[in-house]
Amino acid sequence: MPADATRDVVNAASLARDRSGSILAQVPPSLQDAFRDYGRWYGWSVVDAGARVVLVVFPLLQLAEYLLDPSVSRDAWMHAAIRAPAVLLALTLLLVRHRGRRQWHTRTAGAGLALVTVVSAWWMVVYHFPDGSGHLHAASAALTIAIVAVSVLCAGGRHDAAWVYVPALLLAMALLARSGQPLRLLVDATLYPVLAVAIGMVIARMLHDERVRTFLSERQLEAHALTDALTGLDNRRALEDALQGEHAHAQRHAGSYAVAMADLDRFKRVNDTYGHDVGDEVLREVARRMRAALRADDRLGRWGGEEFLLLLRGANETQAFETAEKLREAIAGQPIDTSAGPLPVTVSLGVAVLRGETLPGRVVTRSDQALYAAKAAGRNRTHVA
Ligand SMILES: Nc1nc2c(ncn2[C@@H]2O[C@H](COP(=O)(O)OP(=O)(O)OP(=O)(O)O)[C@@H](O)[C@H]2O)c(=O)[nH]1
Repeated sequence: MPADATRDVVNAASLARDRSGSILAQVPPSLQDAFRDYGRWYGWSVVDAGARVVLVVFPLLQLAEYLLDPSVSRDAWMHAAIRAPAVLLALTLLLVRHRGRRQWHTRTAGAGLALVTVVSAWWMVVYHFPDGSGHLHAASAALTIAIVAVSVLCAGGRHDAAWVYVPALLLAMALLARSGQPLRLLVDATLYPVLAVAIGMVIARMLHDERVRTFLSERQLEAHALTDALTGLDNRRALEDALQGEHAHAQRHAGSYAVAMADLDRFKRVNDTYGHDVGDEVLREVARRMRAALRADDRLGRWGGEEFLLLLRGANETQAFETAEKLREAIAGQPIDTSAGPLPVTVSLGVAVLRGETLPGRVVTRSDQALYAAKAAGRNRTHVA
């Protein structure tokens, strides 16, 4: 995860706790692409659940009707015809998903499933309205509509739901009104499906909030696992991952990269004289100054203790040396303000550029050797391996 996205995750979570006591249902801009991907995956799993419900409920209703009245009447055929499109679409969606064809658009899948389900549910109500049993079918349709409402809302949101449910409702009401039955029966037949959509919307809203919360807390755990708690920079694990990535990239593209290892000079004295807390203040300020001196895409992290590692994509020796010197000057140029007063602090740096090594660890070892040469030569300087 890029450093600014990491900060956004941590900030979003703490901000949310400050304001509402729970994680804010809002995703920071730097994470919105990742959230959209996550949403597509999540939407698919809800559409999958909706499809399973249709696949179980509709055939079961058909079977129950047959068991109650085994004479295969015109109604039975009509019911089968009304339910078939939803069952076929649900089956197709499940097959597509289980064959791993994820390229199906989640919103289209959700809206398509909701549309065929809601049309068949209303069709059943309209079909039976004249014989006075429309309200019974409306009640059984309501359950399916509620569950599929959840899937369309999770996959596409309120906008898609309005396009699926409102025209179907208006058309069904117009057809029911034309039948000339009393208003009481009209209300009876439409009440449950309308309530079902309302319930579906509430459940979908809860699932949406839950999705944001889960996404943010997963990113937060990831961010914590890769961030140094004291300085807020990348930790060693994040740096090792970045080094592996950079090394692979350089090998694929016949490119290069440079590593600079920076180590505070005589830092033990700061700890011994002023205490560990003042030492920590120094480390934090050193990290802040170094980060501020670098470009956004330069990678800087805490390698361990009082050692920092800088990773520069595509840099040659001269460029890496100049950047390392910029860091050294940013520290040595001005004493660091601490609770024990201003302390002069310096760093030594060792620079190494990729020289055909097969492992990134070897480049780091050479930068370490250059660092020890800089220390041996008197500290507060940069050496190139
Ligand atoms: N305050 C603080 N000190 C740390 C931390 N991690 C490592 N140190 C200290 O860093 C110091 C490193 O000391 P040394 O390795 O002897 O090196 P140095 O005193 O900086 O001397 P040279 O590297 O030779 O210039 C030790 O005192 C460690 O305790 C930390 O997180 N906080």
